[in-house]
Amino acid sequence: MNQPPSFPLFLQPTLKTNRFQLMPFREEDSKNLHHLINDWSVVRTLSDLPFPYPQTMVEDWIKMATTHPQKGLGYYFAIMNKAPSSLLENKPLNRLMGCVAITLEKNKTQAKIGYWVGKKFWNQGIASECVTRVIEWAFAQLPIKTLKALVIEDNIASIRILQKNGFQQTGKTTEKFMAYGKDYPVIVFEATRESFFISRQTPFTPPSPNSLDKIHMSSFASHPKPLLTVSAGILVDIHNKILLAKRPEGKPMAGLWEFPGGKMEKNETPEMTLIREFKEELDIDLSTTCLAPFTFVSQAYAGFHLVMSLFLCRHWKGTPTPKEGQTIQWCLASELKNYPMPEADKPLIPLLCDLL
Ligand SMILES: Nc1nc2c([nH]c(=O)n2[C@H]2C[C@H](O)[C@@H](COP(=O)(O)OP(=O)(O)OP(=O)(O)O)O2)c(=O)[nH]1
Ligand SMILES: [Mg+2]
Repeated sequence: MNQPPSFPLFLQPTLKTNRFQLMPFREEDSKNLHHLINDWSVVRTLSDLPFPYPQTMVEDWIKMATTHPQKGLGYYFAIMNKAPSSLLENKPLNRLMGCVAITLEKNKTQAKIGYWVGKKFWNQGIASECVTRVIEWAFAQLPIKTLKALVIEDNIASIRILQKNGFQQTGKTTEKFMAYGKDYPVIVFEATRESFFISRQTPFTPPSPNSLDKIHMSSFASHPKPLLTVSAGILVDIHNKILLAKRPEGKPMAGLWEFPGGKMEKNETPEMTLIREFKEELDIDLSTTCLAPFTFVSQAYAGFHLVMSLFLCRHWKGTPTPKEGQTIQWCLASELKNYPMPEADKPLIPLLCDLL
C-alpha cells in the first residue's frame, strides 16, 4: 500500500531567516560552541549537559550532531550570522550564536525540539526567529504529527516562544538534569501541524483594494473574515489513482497533501482558474469539457473562510510535472487517509472512496 513519500531523512539543509542562517554543525564550531555553552545561565535550562561542560564533550556532541541526520535520528541547527549586513558589520562571519535541535522519536511521528542561545545574544529575538523557521521546516519535511518540548518552569522566555508557535501545555513531569545531579520538574508542551499553522495566521486585517480580486469580504457582518475562493481538481488516472500534491515549504499549510489548484482571480470562472492552475503548477492542459463538477467545501480557517470548488478530471494532455517545488504522488482513494491533508479536504475522503 502506498504511503506518503517522505523527506530524505539523511539530509540536513541550511535554512535561512531574515537575520540568520541555520546550518549543520561543523568540527570547527567546537571552540565557539564550548565558549557559549559552558555558561551556567545556559546549562541550567538544558537537561543533558553537565556543568562545567568539558571541551572533549563538545567534540563528541558535534560528532553526534553530524552523524544523527544521516540516520534520520535528529537535526542540529547552528544559529549563525548571515552574510555581512549593516546590523552585523565589523563582526566576523559565521559566528555561532546558539542551537535549535529536532530529535525524532522511534516511530518518527513525533519529535522533540530544544534550543538555546548564548547569553551575550539574549533579548534580540534570535531564538524566536530561528525556532519558528525550524518548526516550519520540520512540519513541511518530516513525517511527524506532533512536536514536543520540555521546559523548566522559570524559563519564561522559552515558554513564550513555544506559545507563539502554537504549543500548548499538556502536562508536567520531571527530567534528569545532569547539571543539578537530580530529577527536576519540567512543563511538557506540544504542538500539532494544525496548531502551528493557526499560530502563523495573522489576525484579520481588511484586504487592500489590490488584493480584492483574490479575497472577497464575507457578506456575514458578524464573521468579517476574508472569503477565499479556490478551485481544485481531482485528477484520476486509468488505474483509478488520484493525484495529490504536497504543499511546498514556505506556503501556508506546507507539508499537507492537497488536490492541485489555486485561488480564483478576478473575472475567472472556477473552470478557468483550474485550467490556468494546472498549467502553472503541473504543466498539463485540460479543457473545460473534461471537468466534471464534483462537490464544494466551505471551511472556516483561523484567518479566512475557504470556499473551494472541486472538479473531477480523467482526461488531460501532458504528464503532470511539479513546477512549483511541490511533491506529487498518485494514490488510491482508500490510501488518502494516510496522507495529512488540510481540514477542508478531510470530508472528501469518504466521498472519493465511495466513488472510485
Ligand atoms: N489547491 C488546494 N488548496 C487547498 C486545498 N485544501 C485547502 O484547504 N486549500 C487551501 C490552501 C490555501 O489556503 C488555498 C489555496 O491556495 P493556493 O496556495 O493553492 O493558491 P495558489 O495556487 O493560487 O498559490 P499562490 O499563487 O497564492 O501561491 O486553499 C486543496 O485540496 N487544494
Ligand atoms: Mg495552489
